[in-house]
Amino acid sequence: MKKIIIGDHVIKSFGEGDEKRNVLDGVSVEIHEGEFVAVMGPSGSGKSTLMFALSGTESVDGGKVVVDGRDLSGIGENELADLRRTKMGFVFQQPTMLKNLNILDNIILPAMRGNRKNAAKMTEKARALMKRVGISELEKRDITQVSGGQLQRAGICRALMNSPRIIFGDEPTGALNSQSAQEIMDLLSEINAEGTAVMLVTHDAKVAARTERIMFMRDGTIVSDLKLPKFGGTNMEGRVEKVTVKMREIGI
Ligand SMILES: Nc1ncnc2c1ncn2[C@@H]1O[C@H](COP(=O)(O)OP(=O)(O)OP(=O)(O)O)[C@@H](O)[C@H]1O
Repeated sequence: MKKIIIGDHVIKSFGEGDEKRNVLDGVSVEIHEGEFVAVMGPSGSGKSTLMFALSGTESVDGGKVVVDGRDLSGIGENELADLRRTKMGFVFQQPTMLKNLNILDNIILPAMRGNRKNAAKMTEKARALMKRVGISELEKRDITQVSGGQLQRAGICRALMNSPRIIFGDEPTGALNSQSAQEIMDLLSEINAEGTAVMLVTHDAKVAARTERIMFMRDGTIVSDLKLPKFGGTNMEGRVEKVTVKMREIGI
């Protein structure tokens, strides 16, 4: 299957002089089209930094990152912004949305990038996505007038506006109660089943167990790559057990 993201001996360091250390210490990883991946590891092991490096959010200090066949080293700022906008969607623990805009506009605006010409098309797309995730009735609401789960659904709509090839999620269920977290995972699984690759950073074994591949990080490297069959709605307990056994092995 085609590789949507390649990280080849990626190095990322922070700090200067004696304080300098590699937060990513030569990480090599390939994410394939339509894959559903989780990244786990102790706090500070480099999970978010890996996601930022693979998505071109952060530049790297060594090795290379290739997105959809395009090597990010030497790519111009505008091209990188276009690549990120058209190929990738981002979902965070707390969706960062603007307080002075309603939910619908918060979903539409980043995808428009100031181009008012396609506003009608974008509005139509946003409404279709909102309907799909069950928040149609919230379009005029302010972001302070919805629940955490509803806001995260809006965040997912926003991430899907340009039909990305991959969704990156940094703890997308981290701020939700278990029922809402479950619903968000159902939604991400559906999106993945339609062919969009999904890569999630998570501390939650139940979240990771919904995916088909769990990469475990420690000290800036991937120390284990656990494969699971695609989740078909059964044997959740067995899957969680496999993940927790590995977590114990790694010392998480
Ligand atoms: N911009 C930065 N400047 C300096 N150090 C940083 C920066 N970003 C991350 N780090 C450091 O890099 C290390 C890895 O951070 P990262 O956020 O990738 O870890 P993580 O595994 O996602 O952790 P957590 O599970 O706590 O979110 C940490 O020690 C962090 O302090």
